Amino acid sequence: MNTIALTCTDITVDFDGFKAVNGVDLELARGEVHFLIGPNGAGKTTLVDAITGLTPYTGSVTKDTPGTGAVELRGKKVHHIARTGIGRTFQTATVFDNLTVAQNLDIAAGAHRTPWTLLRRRRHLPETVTATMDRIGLTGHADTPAGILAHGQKQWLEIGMLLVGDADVLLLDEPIAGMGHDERETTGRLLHDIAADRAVAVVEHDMDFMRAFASRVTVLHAGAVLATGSVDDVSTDPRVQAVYLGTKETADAHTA
Ligand SMILES: Nc1ncnc2c1ncn2[C@@H]1O[C@H](COP(=O)(O)OP(=O)(O)OP(=O)(O)O)[C@@H](O)[C@H]1O
Repeated sequence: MNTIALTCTDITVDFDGFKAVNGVDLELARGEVHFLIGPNGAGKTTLVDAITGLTPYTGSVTKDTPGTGAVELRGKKVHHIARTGIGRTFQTATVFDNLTVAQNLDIAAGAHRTPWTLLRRRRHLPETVTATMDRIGLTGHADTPAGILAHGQKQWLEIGMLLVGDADVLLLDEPIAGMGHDERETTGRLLHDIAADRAVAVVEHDMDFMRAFASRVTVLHAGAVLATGSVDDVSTDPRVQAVYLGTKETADAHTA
Protein backbone atom coordinates (compact mmCIF):
# COMPACT_ATOMS: atom_id res chain seq x y z
CA MET A 1 0.00 0.00 0.00
CA ASN A 2 1.51 3.33 -1.10
CA THR A 3 1.45 6.09 1.49
CA ILE A 4 0.14 9.55 0.68
CA ALA A 5 2.87 12.20 0.60
CA LEU A 6 0.82 15.23 -0.46
CA THR A 7 -2.88 15.99 -0.04
CA CYS A 8 -4.61 18.91 -1.75
CA THR A 9 -8.11 19.65 -0.49
CA ASP A 10 -10.54 22.00 -2.21
CA ILE A 11 -7.84 24.14 -3.84
CA THR A 12 -9.19 27.24 -5.53
CA VAL A 13 -7.10 29.92 -7.25
CA ASP A 14 -9.07 33.02 -8.10
CA PHE A 15 -7.53 35.56 -10.51
CA ASP A 16 -9.82 38.60 -10.11
CA GLY A 17 -12.97 36.51 -10.30
CA PHE A 18 -11.65 33.93 -12.80
CA LYS A 19 -11.17 30.57 -11.07
CA ALA A 20 -8.14 29.05 -12.82
CA VAL A 21 -8.29 26.21 -10.27
CA ASN A 22 -11.69 25.46 -8.84
CA GLY A 23 -12.11 23.14 -5.85
CA VAL A 24 -9.41 20.61 -6.72
CA ASP A 25 -8.77 17.57 -4.51
CA LEU A 26 -5.59 15.64 -5.28
CA GLU A 27 -3.52 13.01 -3.49
CA LEU A 28 0.05 12.15 -4.49
CA ALA A 29 1.28 8.80 -3.19
CA ARG A 30 4.82 7.54 -2.71
CA GLY A 31 5.65 4.86 -5.25
CA GLU A 32 3.57 6.46 -7.99
CA VAL A 33 4.24 8.54 -11.09
CA HIS A 34 1.06 10.61 -11.15
CA PHE A 35 0.31 12.40 -14.41
CA LEU A 36 -1.66 15.68 -14.44
CA ILE A 37 -3.16 16.11 -17.88
CA GLY A 38 -5.76 18.38 -19.44
CA PRO A 39 -6.21 20.79 -22.33
CA ASN A 40 -4.39 24.14 -22.51
CA GLY A 41 -5.59 26.44 -19.75
CA ALA A 42 -7.02 23.60 -17.63
CA GLY A 43 -5.16 24.89 -14.58
CA LYS A 44 -2.32 22.35 -14.29
CA THR A 45 0.54 24.82 -13.90
CA THR A 46 -1.53 27.09 -11.66
CA LEU A 47 -2.21 24.12 -9.36
CA VAL A 48 1.53 23.38 -9.16
CA ASP A 49 2.17 27.10 -8.54
CA ALA A 50 -0.30 26.98 -5.64
CA ILE A 51 1.28 23.86 -4.09
CA THR A 52 4.76 25.39 -4.30
CA GLY A 53 3.66 28.71 -2.80
CA LEU A 54 3.94 30.86 -5.93
CA THR A 55 0.21 31.62 -6.12
CA PRO A 56 -2.23 32.37 -3.29
CA TYR A 57 -5.18 29.97 -2.96
CA THR A 58 -7.92 28.82 -0.66
CA GLY A 59 -8.15 25.25 0.58
CA SER A 60 -5.40 23.17 2.08
CA VAL A 61 -2.20 21.42 1.02
CA THR A 62 -0.61 19.06 3.53
CA LYS A 63 2.73 17.34 3.19
CA ASP A 64 3.13 14.07 5.06
CA THR A 65 6.67 13.09 5.95
CA PRO A 66 7.50 9.84 7.75
CA GLY A 67 8.59 10.62 11.30
CA THR A 68 7.42 14.24 11.07
CA GLY A 69 3.72 13.88 10.33
CA ALA A 70 1.44 16.13 8.32
CA VAL A 71 2.33 19.80 7.83
CA GLU A 72 0.00 22.43 6.35
CA LEU A 73 1.74 24.31 3.53
CA ARG A 74 -0.77 27.05 2.81
CA GLY A 75 0.58 30.41 3.90
CA LYS A 76 4.20 29.22 4.03
CA LYS A 77 6.87 30.98 1.97
CA VAL A 78 8.24 29.33 -1.19
CA HIS A 79 11.61 28.39 0.39
CA HIS A 80 9.91 26.96 3.49
CA ILE A 81 7.74 24.78 1.27
CA ALA A 82 10.83 23.64 -0.65
CA ARG A 83 12.50 22.79 2.66
CA THR A 84 9.66 20.42 3.54
CA GLY A 85 10.85 18.28 0.62
CA ILE A 86 8.77 19.58 -2.28
CA GLY A 87 10.82 20.06 -5.44
CA ARG A 88 9.73 21.45 -8.76
CA THR A 89 11.08 21.73 -12.29
CA PHE A 90 9.97 24.16 -14.96
CA GLN A 91 9.58 23.64 -18.70
CA THR A 92 12.83 25.53 -19.20
CA ALA A 93 15.54 24.00 -17.04
CA THR A 94 16.88 26.34 -14.36
CA VAL A 95 20.47 25.14 -14.00
CA PHE A 96 23.62 27.25 -13.68
CA ASP A 97 24.88 27.22 -17.29
CA ASN A 98 28.46 28.24 -16.51
CA LEU A 99 28.98 25.61 -13.82
CA THR A 100 29.66 21.96 -14.52
CA VAL A 101 27.21 19.16 -13.94
CA ALA A 102 29.10 18.15 -10.78
CA GLN A 103 29.15 21.73 -9.48
CA ASN A 104 25.42 22.18 -10.10
CA LEU A 105 24.69 19.02 -8.11
CA ASP A 106 27.20 19.93 -5.42
CA ILE A 107 25.52 23.30 -4.91
CA ALA A 108 22.06 21.73 -4.74
CA ALA A 109 23.37 19.22 -2.21
CA GLY A 110 25.19 21.76 -0.08
CA ALA A 111 22.83 24.46 0.98
CA HIS A 112 24.88 24.77 4.20
CA ARG A 113 28.16 25.61 2.43
CA THR A 114 29.40 29.16 1.83
CA PRO A 115 29.27 30.63 -1.69
CA TRP A 116 33.08 30.48 -1.99
CA THR A 117 33.39 26.83 -1.03
CA LEU A 118 30.49 26.04 -3.30
CA LEU A 119 32.25 27.53 -6.32
CA ARG A 120 35.66 26.00 -5.58
CA ARG A 121 36.14 22.74 -7.41
CA ARG A 122 36.45 19.99 -4.81
CA ARG A 123 38.84 17.09 -5.05
CA HIS A 124 36.26 14.65 -3.77
CA LEU A 125 32.60 15.03 -4.49
CA PRO A 126 30.14 13.89 -1.81
CA GLU A 127 28.84 10.37 -2.35
CA THR A 128 25.31 11.67 -2.82
CA VAL A 129 26.52 13.77 -5.79
CA THR A 130 28.37 10.93 -7.51
CA ALA A 131 25.52 8.48 -6.89
CA THR A 132 22.96 10.94 -8.26
CA MET A 133 25.11 11.71 -11.29
CA ASP A 134 25.13 8.00 -12.00
CA ARG A 135 21.39 7.73 -11.47
CA ILE A 136 20.59 10.51 -13.95
CA GLY A 137 23.08 9.13 -16.48
CA LEU A 138 25.46 12.10 -16.45
CA THR A 139 28.59 10.63 -14.87
CA GLY A 140 30.39 10.96 -18.20
CA HIS A 141 29.51 14.66 -18.21
CA ALA A 142 30.64 15.51 -14.66
CA ASP A 143 32.96 18.27 -15.91
CA THR A 144 30.74 19.50 -18.75
CA PRO A 145 29.33 23.01 -18.30
CA ALA A 146 25.56 22.63 -17.89
CA GLY A 147 25.00 25.28 -20.57
CA ILE A 148 26.21 22.98 -23.34
CA LEU A 149 24.22 19.92 -22.29
CA ALA A 150 21.49 18.68 -24.61
CA HIS A 151 17.99 19.74 -23.65
CA GLY A 152 17.12 16.32 -22.21
CA GLN A 153 20.32 16.15 -20.20
CA LYS A 154 19.51 19.54 -18.64
CA GLN A 155 16.13 18.20 -17.53
CA TRP A 156 17.84 15.15 -15.97
CA LEU A 157 20.33 17.45 -14.22
CA GLU A 158 17.48 19.50 -12.81
CA ILE A 159 15.79 16.35 -11.53
CA GLY A 160 19.13 15.31 -10.03
CA MET A 161 19.38 18.67 -8.26
CA LEU A 162 16.02 18.03 -6.62
CA LEU A 163 17.17 14.55 -5.58
CA VAL A 164 20.39 15.70 -3.91
CA GLY A 165 18.34 18.42 -2.22
CA ASP A 166 16.32 15.61 -0.59
CA ALA A 167 12.99 16.39 -2.27
CA ASP A 168 10.56 13.52 -1.76
CA VAL A 169 7.65 15.09 -3.63
CA LEU A 170 8.68 16.04 -7.17
CA LEU A 171 6.46 18.19 -9.41
CA LEU A 172 7.76 18.12 -12.97
CA ASP A 173 6.44 20.42 -15.69
CA GLU A 174 6.55 18.75 -19.12
CA PRO A 175 9.88 17.00 -18.53
CA ILE A 176 10.04 15.41 -22.00
CA ALA A 177 9.17 18.47 -24.10
CA GLY A 178 11.66 18.61 -26.96
CA MET A 179 13.11 15.14 -26.30
CA GLY A 180 13.59 12.38 -28.87
CA HIS A 181 12.26 8.84 -28.49
CA ASP A 182 15.25 7.35 -26.63
CA GLU A 183 15.48 10.29 -24.23
CA ARG A 184 11.77 9.93 -23.46
CA GLU A 185 12.15 6.26 -22.65
CA THR A 186 15.14 7.01 -20.42
CA THR A 187 13.20 9.76 -18.67
CA GLY A 188 10.18 7.51 -18.11
CA ARG A 189 12.38 4.85 -16.51
CA LEU A 190 14.14 7.49 -14.41
CA LEU A 191 10.79 8.78 -13.12
CA HIS A 192 9.81 5.29 -11.97
CA ASP A 193 13.22 4.72 -10.43
CA ILE A 194 12.99 7.90 -8.34
CA ALA A 195 9.31 7.31 -7.48
CA ALA A 196 10.20 4.07 -5.68
CA ASP A 197 10.39 5.97 -2.39
CA ARG A 198 8.98 9.36 -3.44
CA ALA A 199 5.85 10.86 -4.94
CA VAL A 200 6.31 12.13 -8.49
CA ALA A 201 3.76 14.29 -10.32
CA VAL A 202 4.19 15.07 -14.01
CA VAL A 203 2.34 17.82 -15.89
CA GLU A 204 2.22 16.50 -19.43
CA HIS A 205 0.62 16.90 -22.83
CA ASP A 206 2.15 13.84 -24.45
CA MET A 207 -0.49 11.11 -24.29
CA ASP A 208 1.80 8.31 -25.52
CA PHE A 209 4.26 9.10 -22.74
CA MET A 210 1.41 9.23 -20.22
CA ARG A 211 0.06 5.83 -21.34
CA ALA A 212 3.51 4.27 -21.14
CA PHE A 213 4.57 5.60 -17.76
CA ALA A 214 1.63 6.78 -15.62
CA SER A 215 0.82 4.87 -12.42
CA ARG A 216 -2.16 7.18 -11.94
CA VAL A 217 -3.71 10.01 -13.91
CA THR A 218 -5.71 13.09 -12.92
CA VAL A 219 -7.46 14.96 -15.72
CA LEU A 220 -8.12 18.65 -15.18
CA HIS A 221 -10.62 20.59 -17.24
CA ALA A 222 -11.58 24.24 -16.73
CA GLY A 223 -9.86 24.29 -13.34
CA ALA A 224 -11.64 21.23 -11.94
CA VAL A 225 -10.85 17.52 -11.68
CA LEU A 226 -12.70 15.75 -14.47
CA ALA A 227 -11.47 12.25 -13.68
CA THR A 228 -8.80 10.45 -11.70
CA GLY A 229 -7.66 6.83 -11.77
CA SER A 230 -5.58 4.41 -13.79
CA VAL A 231 -4.67 5.02 -17.44
CA ASP A 232 -7.48 2.62 -18.42
CA ASP A 233 -9.98 4.32 -16.11
CA VAL A 234 -9.42 7.78 -17.55
CA SER A 235 -8.96 6.65 -21.16
CA THR A 236 -12.37 4.99 -21.18
CA ASP A 237 -14.10 7.83 -19.30
CA PRO A 238 -16.58 9.49 -21.69
CA ARG A 239 -16.04 12.91 -20.07
CA VAL A 240 -12.30 12.67 -20.74
CA GLN A 241 -12.88 11.49 -24.29
CA ALA A 242 -15.22 14.42 -24.82
CA VAL A 243 -12.61 16.95 -23.67
CA TYR A 244 -9.86 15.45 -25.79
CA LEU A 245 -12.10 15.01 -28.83
CA GLY A 246 -12.90 18.69 -28.52
CA THR A 247 -16.57 18.35 -27.67
CA LYS A 248 -16.34 20.65 -24.67
CA GLU A 249 -20.11 21.03 -24.36
CA THR A 250 -20.42 17.29 -23.82
CA ALA A 251 -17.72 17.41 -21.14
CA ASP A 252 -19.42 20.32 -19.40
CA ALA A 253 -22.73 18.46 -19.47
CA HIS A 254 -21.04 15.43 -17.87
CA THR A 255 -19.35 17.58 -15.22
CA ALA A 256 -22.49 19.54 -14.28
N1 LIG B 1 -1.55 35.27 -13.28
C1 LIG B 1 -2.67 35.00 -13.95
N2 LIG B 1 -3.66 35.90 -14.03
C2 LIG B 1 -4.82 35.63 -14.68
N3 LIG B 1 -5.07 34.47 -15.31
C3 LIG B 1 -4.11 33.53 -15.27
C4 LIG B 1 -2.87 33.74 -14.59
N4 LIG B 1 -2.11 32.60 -14.71
C5 LIG B 1 -2.86 31.75 -15.44
N5 LIG B 1 -4.04 32.29 -15.78
C6 LIG B 1 -5.11 31.65 -16.54
O1 LIG B 1 -5.51 30.50 -15.80
C7 LIG B 1 -5.86 29.46 -16.68
C8 LIG B 1 -5.07 28.22 -16.33
O2 LIG B 1 -3.73 28.40 -16.75
P1 LIG B 1 -2.61 27.29 -16.53
O3 LIG B 1 -1.33 27.84 -17.10
O4 LIG B 1 -2.60 26.83 -15.14
O5 LIG B 1 -3.16 26.12 -17.45
P2 LIG B 1 -2.42 24.79 -17.90
O6 LIG B 1 -3.39 23.68 -17.71
O7 LIG B 1 -1.10 24.67 -17.21
O8 LIG B 1 -2.22 25.09 -19.43
P3 LIG B 1 -1.03 24.68 -20.43
O9 LIG B 1 -1.18 23.23 -20.64
O10 LIG B 1 -1.32 25.49 -21.64
O11 LIG B 1 0.27 25.06 -19.77
C9 LIG B 1 -5.62 29.96 -18.09
O12 LIG B 1 -6.86 30.40 -18.62
C10 LIG B 1 -4.67 31.11 -17.89
O13 LIG B 1 -4.83 32.08 -18.90
